[in-house]
Amino acid sequence: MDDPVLLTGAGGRVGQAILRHIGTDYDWRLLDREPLSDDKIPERVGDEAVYAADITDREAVEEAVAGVRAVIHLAGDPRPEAPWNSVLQNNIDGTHTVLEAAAEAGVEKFAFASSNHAVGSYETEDRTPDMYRSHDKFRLDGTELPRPSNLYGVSKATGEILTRYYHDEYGISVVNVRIGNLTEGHPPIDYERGQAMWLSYRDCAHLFSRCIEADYDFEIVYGISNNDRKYYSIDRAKEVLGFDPIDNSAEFEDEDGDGE
Ligand SMILES: NC(=O)C1=CN([C@@H]2O[C@H](COP(=O)(O)OP(=O)(O)OC[C@H]3O[C@@H](n4cnc5c(N)ncnc54)[C@H](O)[C@@H]3O)[C@@H](O)[C@H]2O)C=CC1
Ligand SMILES: O=C1O[C@H](COP(=O)(O)O)[C@@H](O)[C@H](O)[C@H]1O
Repeated sequence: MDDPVLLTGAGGRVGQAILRHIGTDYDWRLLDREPLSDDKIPERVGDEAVYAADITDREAVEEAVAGVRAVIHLAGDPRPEAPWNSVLQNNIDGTHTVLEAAAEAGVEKFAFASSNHAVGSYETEDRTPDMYRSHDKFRLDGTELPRPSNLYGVSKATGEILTRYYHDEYGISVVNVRIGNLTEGHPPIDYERGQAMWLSYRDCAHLFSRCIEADYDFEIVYGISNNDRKYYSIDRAKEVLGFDPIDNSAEFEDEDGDGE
Protein backbone atom coordinates (compact mmCIF):
# COMPACT_ATOMS: atom_id res chain seq x y z
CA MET A 1 0.00 0.00 0.00
CA ASP A 2 1.11 3.62 -0.62
CA ASP A 3 2.29 5.99 2.09
CA PRO A 4 -0.32 6.93 4.69
CA VAL A 5 -2.94 9.67 4.48
CA LEU A 6 -3.53 11.90 7.51
CA LEU A 7 -7.14 12.74 8.33
CA THR A 8 -7.57 15.54 10.89
CA GLY A 9 -10.93 15.89 12.62
CA ALA A 10 -11.44 12.18 12.00
CA GLY A 11 -14.09 11.78 14.68
CA GLY A 12 -16.48 14.39 13.29
CA ARG A 13 -19.29 14.13 10.75
CA VAL A 14 -17.20 14.66 7.62
CA GLY A 15 -14.41 12.44 8.95
CA GLN A 16 -16.82 9.64 9.71
CA ALA A 17 -18.56 9.96 6.33
CA ILE A 18 -15.15 9.45 4.75
CA LEU A 19 -14.07 6.57 6.98
CA ARG A 20 -17.39 4.74 6.67
CA HIS A 21 -17.13 4.62 2.89
CA ILE A 22 -13.41 4.53 2.11
CA GLY A 23 -12.03 3.49 5.50
CA THR A 24 -10.44 0.35 4.10
CA ASP A 25 -8.99 1.96 0.96
CA TYR A 26 -6.08 3.81 2.57
CA ASP A 27 -3.42 3.46 5.19
CA TRP A 28 -4.86 6.12 7.50
CA ARG A 29 -3.42 8.24 10.26
CA LEU A 30 -6.27 9.69 12.28
CA LEU A 31 -6.02 12.82 14.40
CA ASP A 32 -8.65 14.41 16.60
CA ARG A 33 -8.46 16.26 19.89
CA GLU A 34 -11.25 14.05 21.22
CA PRO A 35 -10.32 10.41 21.82
CA LEU A 36 -11.82 8.24 19.06
CA SER A 37 -14.04 5.38 20.23
CA ASP A 38 -13.41 2.00 18.57
CA ASP A 39 -16.50 2.25 16.37
CA LYS A 40 -15.05 5.39 14.77
CA ILE A 41 -11.80 3.70 13.73
CA PRO A 42 -11.60 1.39 10.69
CA GLU A 43 -10.54 -2.14 11.67
CA ARG A 44 -7.12 -2.07 10.05
CA VAL A 45 -6.03 1.15 11.75
CA GLY A 46 -3.82 0.36 14.72
CA ASP A 47 -3.47 2.40 17.92
CA GLU A 48 -0.11 3.74 16.72
CA ALA A 49 -1.89 5.52 13.84
CA VAL A 50 -4.39 7.32 16.05
CA TYR A 51 -3.40 10.70 17.51
CA ALA A 52 -5.38 12.40 20.27
CA ALA A 53 -4.02 15.89 19.81
CA ASP A 54 -4.95 19.48 19.15
CA ILE A 55 -3.98 20.79 15.70
CA THR A 56 -2.38 23.84 17.33
CA ASP A 57 0.12 21.49 19.01
CA ARG A 58 2.96 21.72 16.50
CA GLU A 59 4.98 18.84 17.93
CA ALA A 60 2.04 16.43 17.91
CA VAL A 61 1.08 17.45 14.37
CA GLU A 62 4.66 16.98 13.17
CA GLU A 63 4.61 13.45 14.54
CA ALA A 64 1.29 12.66 12.88
CA VAL A 65 2.31 14.07 9.50
CA ALA A 66 5.77 12.48 9.22
CA GLY A 67 5.93 10.20 6.18
CA VAL A 68 2.39 10.84 4.92
CA ARG A 69 1.71 11.53 1.26
CA ALA A 70 -1.53 13.45 1.65
CA VAL A 71 -3.47 15.35 4.30
CA ILE A 72 -7.23 15.76 4.47
CA HIS A 73 -7.61 18.63 6.91
CA LEU A 74 -11.05 18.79 8.50
CA ALA A 75 -10.37 19.63 12.15
CA GLY A 76 -11.79 22.93 13.26
CA ASP A 77 -14.81 24.67 14.70
CA PRO A 78 -17.62 24.02 12.17
CA ARG A 79 -20.25 26.31 13.71
CA PRO A 80 -21.42 29.14 11.46
CA GLU A 81 -22.05 31.13 14.66
CA ALA A 82 -18.64 30.32 16.18
CA PRO A 83 -17.03 33.27 17.97
CA TRP A 84 -13.83 34.93 16.76
CA ASN A 85 -11.61 33.48 19.50
CA SER A 86 -12.55 29.97 18.55
CA VAL A 87 -12.17 30.32 14.78
CA LEU A 88 -8.93 32.22 15.25
CA GLN A 89 -7.46 29.42 17.33
CA ASN A 90 -8.98 26.28 15.79
CA ASN A 91 -9.53 27.26 12.17
CA ILE A 92 -6.84 29.81 11.39
CA ASP A 93 -3.99 29.06 13.78
CA GLY A 94 -4.77 25.32 13.59
CA THR A 95 -4.76 25.29 9.78
CA HIS A 96 -1.52 27.26 9.74
CA THR A 97 0.09 24.72 12.07
CA VAL A 98 -1.02 21.76 9.95
CA LEU A 99 0.18 23.44 6.75
CA GLU A 100 3.56 24.32 8.26
CA ALA A 101 4.09 20.76 9.43
CA ALA A 102 2.88 19.33 6.10
CA ALA A 103 5.20 21.57 4.07
CA GLU A 104 8.13 20.74 6.29
CA ALA A 105 7.42 16.99 6.01
CA GLY A 106 7.23 17.20 2.20
CA VAL A 107 3.57 16.17 1.95
CA GLU A 108 2.46 16.03 -1.71
CA LYS A 109 -1.26 16.80 -1.46
CA PHE A 110 -3.39 18.83 0.90
CA ALA A 111 -7.20 18.86 0.84
CA PHE A 112 -8.77 21.57 2.98
CA ALA A 113 -12.37 21.52 4.24
CA SER A 114 -13.53 24.99 3.29
CA SER A 115 -17.17 25.96 3.41
CA ASN A 116 -20.19 27.42 1.68
CA HIS A 117 -19.99 30.11 4.39
CA ALA A 118 -16.79 31.45 2.77
CA VAL A 119 -19.11 32.68 -0.01
CA GLY A 120 -22.39 32.96 1.89
CA SER A 121 -22.87 36.67 1.19
CA TYR A 122 -23.45 36.00 -2.51
CA GLU A 123 -26.88 34.89 -1.34
CA THR A 124 -28.29 38.41 -1.50
CA GLU A 125 -31.91 39.35 -0.88
CA ASP A 126 -32.58 39.87 -4.58
CA ARG A 127 -31.18 36.45 -5.51
CA THR A 128 -32.90 34.42 -2.83
CA PRO A 129 -34.88 32.22 -2.64
CA ASP A 130 -34.82 31.84 -6.46
CA MET A 131 -31.18 30.80 -6.51
CA TYR A 132 -32.04 27.76 -4.39
CA ARG A 133 -34.47 26.47 -7.05
CA SER A 134 -33.78 24.23 -10.00
CA HIS A 135 -34.94 26.71 -12.68
CA ASP A 136 -32.42 29.34 -11.55
CA LYS A 137 -29.17 29.61 -13.50
CA PHE A 138 -27.02 31.55 -11.00
CA ARG A 139 -23.78 29.67 -10.27
CA LEU A 140 -20.65 30.16 -8.20
CA ASP A 141 -17.76 28.17 -9.66
CA GLY A 142 -14.76 28.77 -7.38
CA THR A 143 -13.21 31.57 -9.45
CA GLU A 144 -15.10 34.26 -7.50
CA LEU A 145 -13.62 36.09 -4.51
CA PRO A 146 -14.75 34.95 -1.06
CA ARG A 147 -17.75 36.79 0.42
CA PRO A 148 -18.07 35.31 3.91
CA SER A 149 -21.41 35.38 5.70
CA ASN A 150 -19.97 35.20 9.24
CA LEU A 151 -16.66 35.03 11.12
CA TYR A 152 -16.58 31.28 10.62
CA GLY A 153 -16.72 31.98 6.86
CA VAL A 154 -13.92 34.51 7.29
CA SER A 155 -11.81 31.77 8.93
CA LYS A 156 -12.49 29.40 6.02
CA ALA A 157 -11.60 32.07 3.44
CA THR A 158 -8.42 32.69 5.43
CA GLY A 159 -7.68 28.96 5.35
CA GLU A 160 -7.95 29.07 1.56
CA ILE A 161 -5.48 31.98 1.45
CA LEU A 162 -3.10 30.08 3.72
CA THR A 163 -3.23 27.08 1.38
CA ARG A 164 -2.51 29.39 -1.57
CA TYR A 165 0.62 30.65 0.20
CA TYR A 166 1.85 27.14 1.03
CA HIS A 167 1.19 26.03 -2.53
CA ASP A 168 3.10 28.95 -4.04
CA GLU A 169 5.92 28.93 -1.52
CA TYR A 170 6.42 25.17 -1.01
CA GLY A 171 4.84 23.56 -4.08
CA ILE A 172 2.35 21.46 -2.13
CA SER A 173 -0.66 20.49 -4.28
CA VAL A 174 -3.81 21.93 -2.77
CA VAL A 175 -7.52 21.45 -3.21
CA ASN A 176 -9.93 23.59 -1.22
CA VAL A 177 -13.31 21.93 -1.03
CA ARG A 178 -16.11 24.37 -0.25
CA ILE A 179 -18.36 21.81 1.33
CA GLY A 180 -22.11 22.42 1.16
CA ASN A 181 -24.43 20.78 3.67
CA LEU A 182 -23.42 17.28 4.68
CA THR A 183 -26.48 15.46 5.97
CA GLU A 184 -26.74 11.74 6.43
CA GLY A 185 -29.35 9.69 4.60
CA HIS A 186 -31.42 12.46 3.00
CA PRO A 187 -31.21 16.20 2.26
CA PRO A 188 -32.31 18.67 4.95
CA ILE A 189 -36.12 18.81 5.22
CA ASP A 190 -37.94 22.14 4.69
CA TYR A 191 -34.65 23.93 3.99
CA GLU A 192 -34.27 24.88 0.34
CA ARG A 193 -30.77 26.27 0.77
CA GLY A 194 -29.65 23.03 2.38
CA GLN A 195 -31.25 20.95 -0.37
CA ALA A 196 -29.42 23.00 -3.02
CA MET A 197 -26.07 22.35 -1.39
CA TRP A 198 -26.68 18.86 -0.02
CA LEU A 199 -23.68 16.56 0.04
CA SER A 200 -24.51 12.94 0.80
CA TYR A 201 -22.15 10.85 2.89
CA ARG A 202 -21.12 8.60 0.03
CA ASP A 203 -20.56 11.50 -2.38
CA CYS A 204 -18.48 13.20 0.32
CA ALA A 205 -16.26 10.13 0.73
CA HIS A 206 -15.91 9.75 -3.04
CA LEU A 207 -14.98 13.44 -3.41
CA PHE A 208 -12.21 13.22 -0.82
CA SER A 209 -10.91 9.98 -2.34
CA ARG A 210 -10.58 11.91 -5.61
CA CYS A 211 -8.66 14.60 -3.68
CA ILE A 212 -6.18 11.88 -2.70
CA GLU A 213 -5.97 10.27 -6.15
CA ALA A 214 -6.16 13.09 -8.70
CA ASP A 215 -3.34 15.33 -9.93
CA TYR A 216 -3.77 19.08 -9.45
CA ASP A 217 -1.83 22.20 -8.56
CA PHE A 218 -4.11 24.65 -6.72
CA GLU A 219 -7.88 24.31 -6.84
CA ILE A 220 -11.05 25.64 -5.25
CA VAL A 221 -14.02 23.36 -5.88
CA TYR A 222 -17.52 22.96 -4.51
CA GLY A 223 -18.55 19.84 -2.66
CA ILE A 224 -22.21 19.11 -3.25
CA SER A 225 -24.10 16.13 -4.63
CA ASN A 226 -25.51 16.02 -8.16
CA ASN A 227 -28.51 18.13 -7.11
CA ASP A 228 -31.05 19.56 -9.59
CA ARG A 229 -31.29 22.56 -7.28
CA LYS A 230 -27.87 24.16 -7.12
CA TYR A 231 -26.05 27.47 -7.10
CA TYR A 232 -22.59 25.93 -6.96
CA SER A 233 -21.05 24.51 -10.10
CA ILE A 234 -19.38 21.14 -9.68
CA ASP A 235 -17.86 21.26 -13.17
CA ARG A 236 -14.37 21.99 -11.87
CA ALA A 237 -14.52 19.14 -9.35
CA LYS A 238 -15.63 16.82 -12.16
CA GLU A 239 -13.00 18.04 -14.60
CA VAL A 240 -9.95 18.20 -12.36
CA LEU A 241 -10.70 15.59 -9.73
CA GLY A 242 -12.93 13.17 -11.64
CA PHE A 243 -15.73 13.75 -9.11
CA ASP A 244 -18.79 11.77 -10.16
CA PRO A 245 -21.51 12.19 -7.53
CA ILE A 246 -24.46 9.81 -7.52
CA ASP A 247 -26.98 11.41 -5.16
CA ASN A 248 -29.43 14.21 -5.96
CA SER A 249 -31.62 16.02 -3.45
CA ALA A 250 -34.42 16.09 -6.07
CA GLU A 251 -34.96 12.39 -5.43
CA PHE A 252 -36.33 13.39 -2.03
CA GLU A 253 -38.56 16.26 -3.23
CA ASP A 254 -42.15 16.53 -1.99
CA GLU A 255 -44.88 15.01 -4.13
CA ASP A 256 -45.83 18.06 -6.21
CA GLY A 257 -42.17 18.35 -7.25
CA ASP A 258 -42.46 22.10 -7.76
CA GLY A 259 -39.00 22.61 -6.31
CA GLU A 260 -40.31 25.08 -3.71
N1 LIG B 1 -20.61 19.27 8.09
C1 LIG B 1 -20.75 20.14 7.09
O1 LIG B 1 -21.81 20.20 6.45
C2 LIG B 1 -19.62 21.05 6.71
C3 LIG B 1 -18.38 20.99 7.31
N2 LIG B 1 -17.38 21.82 6.89
C4 LIG B 1 -16.05 21.77 7.49
O2 LIG B 1 -15.63 20.42 7.57
C5 LIG B 1 -14.86 20.21 8.73
C6 LIG B 1 -15.47 19.09 9.55
O3 LIG B 1 -16.78 19.47 9.91
P1 LIG B 1 -17.73 18.47 10.72
O4 LIG B 1 -17.23 17.09 10.58
O5 LIG B 1 -19.12 18.80 10.32
O6 LIG B 1 -17.50 19.00 12.19
P2 LIG B 1 -17.46 18.14 13.52
O7 LIG B 1 -17.53 19.11 14.65
O8 LIG B 1 -18.45 17.04 13.46
O9 LIG B 1 -16.01 17.52 13.46
C7 LIG B 1 -14.85 18.29 13.69
C8 LIG B 1 -13.85 17.41 14.40
O10 LIG B 1 -12.64 18.15 14.56
C9 LIG B 1 -12.19 18.02 15.89
N3 LIG B 1 -11.51 19.26 16.25
C10 LIG B 1 -12.05 20.50 16.35
N4 LIG B 1 -11.10 21.37 16.69
C11 LIG B 1 -9.94 20.67 16.80
C12 LIG B 1 -8.62 21.03 17.14
N5 LIG B 1 -8.29 22.28 17.47
N6 LIG B 1 -7.67 20.07 17.16
C13 LIG B 1 -8.00 18.79 16.86
N7 LIG B 1 -9.24 18.38 16.55
C14 LIG B 1 -10.21 19.32 16.52
C15 LIG B 1 -13.45 17.80 16.74
O11 LIG B 1 -13.13 17.10 17.94
C16 LIG B 1 -14.33 17.00 15.79
O12 LIG B 1 -14.17 15.60 15.94
C17 LIG B 1 -14.84 21.54 9.48
O13 LIG B 1 -13.63 22.21 9.20
C18 LIG B 1 -16.02 22.30 8.90
O14 LIG B 1 -15.79 23.68 8.96
C19 LIG B 1 -17.56 22.71 5.87
C20 LIG B 1 -18.78 22.84 5.28
C21 LIG B 1 -19.91 22.03 5.63
O1 LIG C 1 -19.82 25.08 6.91
C1 LIG C 1 -20.82 24.54 7.36
O2 LIG C 1 -21.93 24.53 6.60
C2 LIG C 1 -23.02 23.65 6.88
C3 LIG C 1 -24.25 24.18 6.16
O3 LIG C 1 -24.51 25.48 6.63
P1 LIG C 1 -25.95 25.86 7.19
O4 LIG C 1 -25.82 27.27 7.68
O5 LIG C 1 -26.89 25.76 6.03
O6 LIG C 1 -26.32 24.86 8.25
C4 LIG C 1 -23.26 23.58 8.40
O7 LIG C 1 -24.31 22.70 8.69
C5 LIG C 1 -21.95 23.10 9.03
O8 LIG C 1 -22.09 23.01 10.43
C6 LIG C 1 -20.88 24.10 8.75
O9 LIG C 1 -19.64 23.61 9.20
